[in-house]
Amino acid sequence: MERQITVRDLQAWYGALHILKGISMDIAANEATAIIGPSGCGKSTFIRCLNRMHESIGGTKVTGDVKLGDQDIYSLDPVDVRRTIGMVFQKPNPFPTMSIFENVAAGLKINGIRNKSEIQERVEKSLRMAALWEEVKDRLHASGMSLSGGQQQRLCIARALAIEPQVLLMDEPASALDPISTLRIEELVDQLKSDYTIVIVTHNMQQAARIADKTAFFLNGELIEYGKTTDLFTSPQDKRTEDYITGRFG
Ligand SMILES: Nc1ncnc2c1ncn2[C@@H]1O[C@H](COP(=O)(O)OP(=O)(O)OP(=O)(O)O)[C@@H](O)[C@H]1O
Repeated sequence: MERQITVRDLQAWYGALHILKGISMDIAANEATAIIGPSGCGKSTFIRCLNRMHESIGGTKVTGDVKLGDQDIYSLDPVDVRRTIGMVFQKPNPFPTMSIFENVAAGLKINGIRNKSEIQERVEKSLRMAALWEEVKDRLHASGMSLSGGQQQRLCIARALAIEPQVLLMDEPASALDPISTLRIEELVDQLKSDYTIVIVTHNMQQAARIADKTAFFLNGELIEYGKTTDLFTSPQDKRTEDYITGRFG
């Protein structure tokens, strides 16, 4: 399956606020790509344009092209796009009234999967992929909210994986977590990238350096520099990238 993402001259607005000012980049399949940059530079807006979530807010506008393989995602049904391109948010957001099992099964039911044994199989598979199964297999019917923050985030990752997306967008998925839970999420990204295209927004440059194959540096809605993570951190080509990664601003 073709999972490369091609972005060309992507521009986005909130009302009159011009947030993304012409982003073009190719995001490779089976890699983790990090988006870094100072607060407010448009990182979240960018990944929200990759699965058409940006337009779900009133008063917003998007122009340019985003393709998954050779399909223009802006010509497809947005609901299908969000099914194929899943997202995990900064704050773990399990469905509060649902059990661990139901949280993962929820997306399957919405997608019309009713067969009980298939649901059970896919819930287990997703929890295993999210490295959570061993911790929850004996309490699948406990509330999702009874889990720790790090477990809740892995539950949200399992929920996203259950509907078998091709791409996983992660918006600062570990920023609300303790160091051990953060490490688990990072290990998970490393495992998942063999099966998915992963785009991860992070404030944490060490995290980008640890987990991303490629890194993109955004500033004021523009893509300043994009390349192999090791190159970007060891020999940045643009003075602004250098200033940012050496902590001179941001
Ligand atoms: N719902 C909204 N309505 C209006 N403006 C918004 C909205 N969400 C974000 N913005 C503005 O868009 C700009 C880009 O925000 P965005 O969240 O994409 O940045 P970011 O780089 O992800 O920032 P952070 O690292 O702080 O999360 C900011 O100036 C922000 O104030």
